[in-house]
This record gives sequence, structure tokens and C-alpha cells, in this order.
Amino acid sequence: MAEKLLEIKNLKQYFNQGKPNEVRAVDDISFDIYKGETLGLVGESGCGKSTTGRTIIRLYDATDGQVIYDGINVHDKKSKNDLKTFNRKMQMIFQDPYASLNPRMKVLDIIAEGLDIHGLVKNSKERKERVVELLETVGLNREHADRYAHEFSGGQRQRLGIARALAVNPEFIIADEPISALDVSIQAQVVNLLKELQEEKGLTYLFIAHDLSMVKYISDRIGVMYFGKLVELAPAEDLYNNPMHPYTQSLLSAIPLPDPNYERTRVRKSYDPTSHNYQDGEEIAMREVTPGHFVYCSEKEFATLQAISN
Ligand SMILES: Nc1ncnc2c1ncn2[C@@H]1O[C@H](COP(=O)(O)OP(=O)(O)OP(=O)(O)O)[C@@H](O)[C@H]1O
Repeated sequence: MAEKLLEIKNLKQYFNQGKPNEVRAVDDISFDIYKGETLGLVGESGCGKSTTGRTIIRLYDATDGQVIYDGINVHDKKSKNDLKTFNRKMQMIFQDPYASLNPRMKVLDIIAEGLDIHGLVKNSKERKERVVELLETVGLNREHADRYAHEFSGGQRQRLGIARALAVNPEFIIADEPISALDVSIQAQVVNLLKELQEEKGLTYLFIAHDLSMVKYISDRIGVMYFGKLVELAPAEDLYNNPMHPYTQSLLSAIPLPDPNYERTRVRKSYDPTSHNYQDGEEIAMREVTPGHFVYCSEKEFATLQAISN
């Protein structure tokens, strides 16, 4: 079994906590990511995917819970001395490559920023050569170093975003909807580039997206989020062939979710998806129904799902 690289334990991210406009963007989720794998995270707009990624990488302080990366408890003040390492090892690629690239800086300086921050180059010659190497890695070239981000197409900008992330030799990349803003043909190029880089450099990815087919293509395992909860987590093929949570089923069949009280499946008569509560008050949690296939369900449903699956 591959080594566990990232552990998310009971992570919560509430905005405006305790106020009438409180949003439980991430509501007590737990999962692990293993070295070298790609975990896809899907779910409809507003379900908490980006907030999960942003909290993992410490753009937000966690409301509660733990993010443990390679032994570093990243939201714990006691880990202060290890955060520089964490900040280098974990990088993020954003949905809108243009908004995330400073329009006033040349590509050379955008990509070299991380090299400078982490003291990874000795002089300007080495700095330029490293940037050129990175540009070539993502399918661009030396001439591009002296241009500005607005001079590039959407796909090229995303390549710049990837080059910037790679500059500091990361181990783990959170790709937050990296292809959503791109044309379909360009989406495939960027996904293939990410796959190649993973093989070459042994990277680990958290790949956040709406598009299920692309997520299936790139991911080893897929997690499904719904109203801030992780409702299902399974190997990609297994999730597609045997979705067990009604929300995953509705996503895969492209059928809109029915009224919360609708009896969607035999095993979920009492589930209220808007409150994440069972009307009969049963405790619900992520339970492993078949090896590696986790479903957010009650004890009673768990038994039924297991019986159906065997
Ligand atoms: N800074 C913030 N302050 C208050 N609420 C926020 C903030 N950021 C996100 N939210 C809310 O948290 C919830 C989750 O948002 P998030 O962006 O994580 O969802 P998402 O699944 O990534 O959506 P999308 O696919 O549209 O990017 C939403 O209800 C959103 O409005």
C-alpha cells in the first residue's frame, strides 16, 4: 500500500460562524491521500470543493479539525517552523489562470517568484535558465519569458500557472478547477500535461472539478461533496460503476436531485440531504461498504448496502 501523504481529519470551515449568515462550507470531512495518487473531488457549485482545497493549503485557517501533511499538522501553531517546507511542497493551480497571474509582471518574474522566496537559485543567470527549463517542461519556450500573461491564450496561461507551481519542486499540487475555463480540446492537453508531470516527477494531486468524465480520466479515486459533506469516496471505476449515495447516483445519471423527502432508493427512506440528518436521528458517518468504497450513511443503511453489494 502506498504511503499516506495527506490526512484530513474532521475538517470544518465555517464562514461567519455563529452569525445568521453562517455557511458551513466544509462540514466535518475526513479523508487521506496517498503518495503518487490523484484524488478527484467533485460536486456541484457551492458544495465546498474550493474551500476544502484552500483550507488544506492554509489560505484559510481551519474552523476545526486537522490537516496533516507528511507528519506536519499544518493548522497547529506549534508547526510554525515546518510551514516553510510545507509551503514549498504543496502548491496550488487555480481555475482562472489569468486572474492568478500578476498582469504587471513578466512571465520570467511570475515563475521565478517561488524560486526567490525559497532561495532556490543563486544568481540571475541560474534564475533565467531555471525559468526557461520550466517553460519548456510545460510546452512553452525561452521567448515566452519576456512576455506578459495577457499575451497568452487560456491554455497557455494555465501552462504558466503549472510552471509557476512546479518552480519550487512541489510534491503535492491542488488543482482547483484547472480546466473549467478552457475549451474542451485544450482541457485534454492540460490534463495530459498534468498526467505526464505526475509520472515524471511522482507528484500527488487533489484535482477539483465539475466535469465528471475528465475527473474519471485523471483520478485514481474520487470523492463526492454535497452541502459541505463528503458523501462518497471510492476508486474511480468503482464509483462510476457502483455509485451508492443518492447524490452520486443523481450526478452520474444527470437527473436533478428530487425533493429531499422523495424516496430515492430503497435504502435511504429517511435521508434529508439539506440538513444531513436522518429523520429518525440515526447517526450517519462515512462507512466502508466494500474495500476502499466509503459512503456517508447510517448503520442501518450500511448493513443494507453491504448486503446489496455482496
Ligand atoms: N470567503 C467566503 N466567505 C463566505 N462564504 C464563502 C466564502 N468562500 C466560499 N463561501 C461559501 O462557501 C460555500 C462553498 O463554496 P466553495 O467555493 O468552496 O464551493 P465550490 O464547490 O468550490 O463551488 P464552485 O464549483 O462554484 O467553485 C458556498 O456557499 C460559498 O458561497
